[in-house]
Amino acid sequence: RLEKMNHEVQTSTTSSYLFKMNIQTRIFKIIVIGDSNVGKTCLTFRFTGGSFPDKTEATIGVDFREKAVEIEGETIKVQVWDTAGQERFRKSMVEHYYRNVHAVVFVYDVTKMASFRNLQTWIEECNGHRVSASVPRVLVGNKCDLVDQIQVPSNMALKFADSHNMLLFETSAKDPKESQNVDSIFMSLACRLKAQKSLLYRDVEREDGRVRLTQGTETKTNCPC
Ligand SMILES: Nc1nc2c(ncn2[C@@H]2O[C@H](COP(=O)(O)OP(=O)(O)OP(=O)(O)O)[C@@H](O)[C@H]2O)c(=O)[nH]1
Ligand SMILES: [Mg+2]
Repeated sequence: RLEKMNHEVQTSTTSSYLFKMNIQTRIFKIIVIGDSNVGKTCLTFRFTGGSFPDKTEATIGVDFREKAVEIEGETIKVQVWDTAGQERFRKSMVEHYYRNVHAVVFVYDVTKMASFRNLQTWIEECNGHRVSASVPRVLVGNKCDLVDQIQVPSNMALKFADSHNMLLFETSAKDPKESQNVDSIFMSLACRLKAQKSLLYRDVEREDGRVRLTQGTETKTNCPC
């Protein structure tokens, strides 16, 4: 796609084309990882579709969902990779999950201690796939609406999150009152990524009458999140 755009720009002499290139949409790839049944599909659906799905089935391989968000006047495409928790449905896909990932969301179910204990394994898998330490990671405890079934105390989750340098979000994909909290999981990551560096070609320079694309590394600090 970039090659095609490059060609278009090279054959164009109008300044409007340059303007278009400068505002091309950047894409942030965020993967959602965790045990089967913790609510990864419901969380990603809540963020991208704005509602709780009536019915879900175990994810096979990966489902992609996208949402365009605006941060400081820039439209950014958040591409959410909703991965399968069941080993048999993820085996052949694992390499693809971690390739060029920009951020990782680890999910556990607050009503199921085993899903919290298994986080260590998910983190090890992530580290084993050469995901850089600079890739932001967050921890999400889901199903907080089931208040009388909670097994994972907040202070335990917070301690774990702190020890792995992650932010903790306790939320519910089901409870509509929590929808803003679900949005903030992905928005806070998008803000951090935008502030970190340009993740896609963004600067256009003219050189000898031709247009050259360069990868920017500019840092911004005035993020609203
Ligand atoms: N009460 C409650 N139930 C939820 C919540 N989120 C998901 N569920 C339910 O939990 C079950 C599993 O949800 P999914 O989103 O399919 O789980 P998953 O993590 O994607 O599972 P895999 O695709 O197998 O990895 C479904 O029956 C959902 O309705 C929540 O916040 N609260
Ligand atoms: Mg799923």
